[in-house]
Amino acid sequence: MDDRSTQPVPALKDRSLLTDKAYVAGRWLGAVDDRTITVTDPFDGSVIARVPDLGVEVVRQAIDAAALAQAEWARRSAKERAAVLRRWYELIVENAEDLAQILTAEQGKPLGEAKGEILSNAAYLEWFGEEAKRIDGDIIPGPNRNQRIMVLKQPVGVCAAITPWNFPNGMITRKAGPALAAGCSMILKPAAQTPLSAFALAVLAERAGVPAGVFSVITGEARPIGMEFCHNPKVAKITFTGSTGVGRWLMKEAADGIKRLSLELGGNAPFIVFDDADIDAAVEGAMISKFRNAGQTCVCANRIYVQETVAEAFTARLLEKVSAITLGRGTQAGVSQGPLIDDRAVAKMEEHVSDALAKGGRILAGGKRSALGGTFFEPTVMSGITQDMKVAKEETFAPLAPIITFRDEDEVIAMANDSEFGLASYFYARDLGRVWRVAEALEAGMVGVNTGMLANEMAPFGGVKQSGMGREGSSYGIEGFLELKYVAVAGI
Ligand SMILES: NC(=O)C1=CN([C@@H]2O[C@H](COP(=O)(O)OP(=O)(O)OC[C@H]3O[C@@H](n4cnc5c(N)ncnc54)[C@H](O)[C@@H]3O)[C@@H](O)[C@H]2O)C=CC1
Ligand SMILES: O=C(O)[C@H](O)CS(=O)(=O)O
Repeated sequence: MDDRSTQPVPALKDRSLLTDKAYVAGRWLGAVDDRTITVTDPFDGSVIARVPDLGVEVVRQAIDAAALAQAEWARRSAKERAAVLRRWYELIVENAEDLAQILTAEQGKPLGEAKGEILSNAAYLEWFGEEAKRIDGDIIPGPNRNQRIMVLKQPVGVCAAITPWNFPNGMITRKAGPALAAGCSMILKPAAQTPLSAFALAVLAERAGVPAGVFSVITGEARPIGMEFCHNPKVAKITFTGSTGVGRWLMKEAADGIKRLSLELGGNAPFIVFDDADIDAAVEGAMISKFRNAGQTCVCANRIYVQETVAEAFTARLLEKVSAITLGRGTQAGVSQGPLIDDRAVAKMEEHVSDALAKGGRILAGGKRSALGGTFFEPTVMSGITQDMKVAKEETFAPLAPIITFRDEDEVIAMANDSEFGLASYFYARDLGRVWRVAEALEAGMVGVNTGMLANEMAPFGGVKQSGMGREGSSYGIEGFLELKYVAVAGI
């Protein structure tokens, strides 16, 4: 059952969370000269808000305020910073229902997924608040009896964050957590498609006691803001989640000032099912990894490799699960797939399907736009996929499950690693030797063994090759917001 019933902008318990104002240095800013950016509901293209299209002058004001506020914020004790982050976390959890309604209204994902994103990523605030108290240095024996070596860890300073539309809430707390825990301040530019979630988080940050200037949210044209982030000498670090193309542009522009960079970029995850896998578990993992957020995640299974001897059984069970996916508005009960974010996303999906068909691929399920219209696309499974097809070379970022069969380990490792990307990878197997061999051989920052879900606040999330640099989550995740200072103490 696919549902196209219409619904007004959600009724919230706390209407003050839904604001169309940017948050700059503790002040709520409306549009200037009526310059705005329109926010639409991807379900039907209806306008849900107009947010300020702020110019570079305001960005500079936010950066100046962030620099001033950061000095005082860093002087606070780790326990004080931890308490504020903990409170922000608690407020997000208390308001998760409303935050999910706002998120689904602007991004389209089912409410359950929205709430899951919010809660699982709020945990980064809790986790890094605790990590603030563990930012230890070192005392190292000196080169002679009269000297000692000290190593201090200090915050890098003002951080600029740029986040994508596919996780409009989670990608923000995942960055703000370690940054503020380390004693940094942050100016955030959210995606133009999904700013309301960012504003709502700022409302709660203010309530939690995050000082004015420590966390600002600005909306406006991406490139000029990006240029200001990259060239303003007060910005010490840029943390970005989004496409590899934009990540590459940021690296080039930030090179002039030798900015610190954390980049979570595109992926092309292989998902491998070996003949000794638990097939039911592999199907469950493929459903999560492929179809979460309508396939619009950087860690989605982009290529599904199945060993020849189990291909028929795996494919049959996958098709059963895919047939149960229900498309519709994310706020409707029972809906498990929302619309794609925009027409560009639909066009890329159609391009990958048609290219695969032209090169010998076969459609087993879906394969066309949904009867719901708009940017809805049927969840699609294809077989007969080969490495030369676009779907194997490029990130689809849509609900397309391409099945490629293989004979043995060596063949599938070579195919899996044949990509410039290296973010997530997955495989299902139960032989201990195979688990070690394949986990070590895959060229990826993350390997899911018998699981299709990787992200949590305790794990180092990130990629290799052209999928980025740095890690988010785990105790590794705070290092990118700290600088080491070596202090040589002599005359002892
Ligand atoms: N690694 C990851 O976690 C993610 C990767 N992606 C990748 O991004 C692509 C689609 O997502 P999009 O949001 O369209 O990616 P995108 O890279 O175009 O946009 C991401 C963010 O960067 C901003 N941006 C774009 N150009 C900019 C510039 N010149 N200066 C400053 N900011 C700029 C956008 O406004 C948005 O806030 C997909 O190919 C996907 O692979 C998207 C989301 C997450
Ligand atoms: O940006 C993304 O796609 C997310 O990082 C995916 S996850 O971390 O929520 O799995």
